[in-house]
Amino acid sequence: MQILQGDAARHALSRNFSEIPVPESVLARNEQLYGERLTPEQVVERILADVKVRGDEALLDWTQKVDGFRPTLKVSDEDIAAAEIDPELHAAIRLAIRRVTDFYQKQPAHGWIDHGPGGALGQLVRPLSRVGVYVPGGLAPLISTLIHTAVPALVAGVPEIIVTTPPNRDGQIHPAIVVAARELGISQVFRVGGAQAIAALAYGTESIPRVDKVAGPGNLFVVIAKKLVFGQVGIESLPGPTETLVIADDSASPRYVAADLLAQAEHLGAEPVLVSTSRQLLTQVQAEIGGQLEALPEPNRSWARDSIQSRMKIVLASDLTEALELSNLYAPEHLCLLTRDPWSLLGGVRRAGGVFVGEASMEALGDYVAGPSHVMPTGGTARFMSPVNVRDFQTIISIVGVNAAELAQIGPAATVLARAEGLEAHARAIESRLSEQD
Ligand SMILES: NC(=O)c1ccc[n+]([C@@H]2O[C@H](COP(=O)([O-])OP(=O)(O)OC[C@H]3O[C@@H](n4cnc5c(N)ncnc54)[C@H](O)[C@@H]3O)[C@@H](O)[C@H]2O)c1
Ligand SMILES: N[C@H](CO)Cc1c[nH]c[nH+]1
Ligand SMILES: [Zn+2]
Repeated sequence: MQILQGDAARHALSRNFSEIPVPESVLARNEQLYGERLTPEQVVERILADVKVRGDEALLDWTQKVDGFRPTLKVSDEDIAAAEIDPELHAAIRLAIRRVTDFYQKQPAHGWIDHGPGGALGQLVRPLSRVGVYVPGGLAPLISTLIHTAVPALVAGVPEIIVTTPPNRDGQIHPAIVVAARELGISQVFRVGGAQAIAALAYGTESIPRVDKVAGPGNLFVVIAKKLVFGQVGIESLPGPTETLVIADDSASPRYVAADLLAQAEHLGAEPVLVSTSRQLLTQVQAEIGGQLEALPEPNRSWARDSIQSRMKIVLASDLTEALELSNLYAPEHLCLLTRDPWSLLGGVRRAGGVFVGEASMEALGDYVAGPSHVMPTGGTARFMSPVNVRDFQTIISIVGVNAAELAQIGPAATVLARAEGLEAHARAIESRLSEQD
């Protein structure tokens, strides 16, 4: 694989925000499904328009066309109550819920009201009323993603959460997703995925209630649908196909670096990036990836191979300062620091969804039980977006409660600004109270 350096590396790691790259395999599948090479955006526009008008019928038709079956949309209360899984998996789900909850309970998320001599000013914080959580399930049933999206919403105080996730080939949702929902106290779970699920949450259908905000990651169809429904509903961010940038120096273990890159490469459409100050390490990691890839079972091997062959980037940096500069330019979802002194690099990190510091903090651990939500901004959106967190599920209401004495002090300046804007009624509204005080 080509080793990039300097300007070539900078160019390869710069993002083009005007268009989301569409893999050839997606266009080929669209040709099969729709008889023409529609872009995902064209497909999503059709789906959104159809679900808006035809509701549940459109959900079922699109699921039939894309996923190959017509599911019963709602998981019944009986099915939620009866879902059973292996006790070890059940315990792991409980541990993940506990650790993610503990993490978000530490996030400052309260309002404030400052009562001073001039009256009161402040910010009220209120939870959203109803939130939709999308749980990806096209290739892998992402049980953990339900936990990592719903827990911050629950900590924020959201009283109603609606979950949608694509069912598997039998038209069923993985029982562990149902058990996780039950553990979280969520009773509304729907068997529908892709853009049609996002449309249902945004517009509402006969079965699926319209929500205030849609959260959760997904493939290109999900990401584009969230982008297009924004405004009709809120969205937390645009977490799409995952990406991991590893910064490694000559002290790093090639085995660990390869393992961390492959762990994320096995997500569909993932982009693995390795930046190292050691040419020798780059060579060793490539050899390791080859060996570890062959040892993976199918279909994971094919998914990972596609990410490695189609999107992996390998960069030789002159020093760790340049490595960080390239990482900040790329703004990765995950930044993994596998260097001699990883904590010393933290001060130079400007843009990333999450930073994984040192050998024991591999990103795969963060996917499950470390604590912070694994739902993080991708595609370079870490420049302006954050991982899912409590604030995503709250609104802030500003409070103005100044008293008459304060009004007398600051009112005249407001009338000056109002008249400078040509807004006479504004100025008179203020003056009407000022004159009463004379
Ligand atoms: N950034 C994050 O925080 C984060 C977290 C978890 C997962 N992810 C990403 O989520 C993604 C999950 O993808 P997935 O595909 O496995 O599951 P998914 O649930 O996101 O998408 C599957 C659905 O996409 C729709 N779809 C697929 N092909 C289509 C087509 N040609 N036309 C119309 N609709 C189509 C179908 O309805 C299908 O049910 C991965 O890329 C993974 O990296 C990201
Ligand atoms: N690494 C993915 C994107 O952050 C999330 C995930 C869920 N399950 C396993 N991994
Ligand atoms: Zn993962």
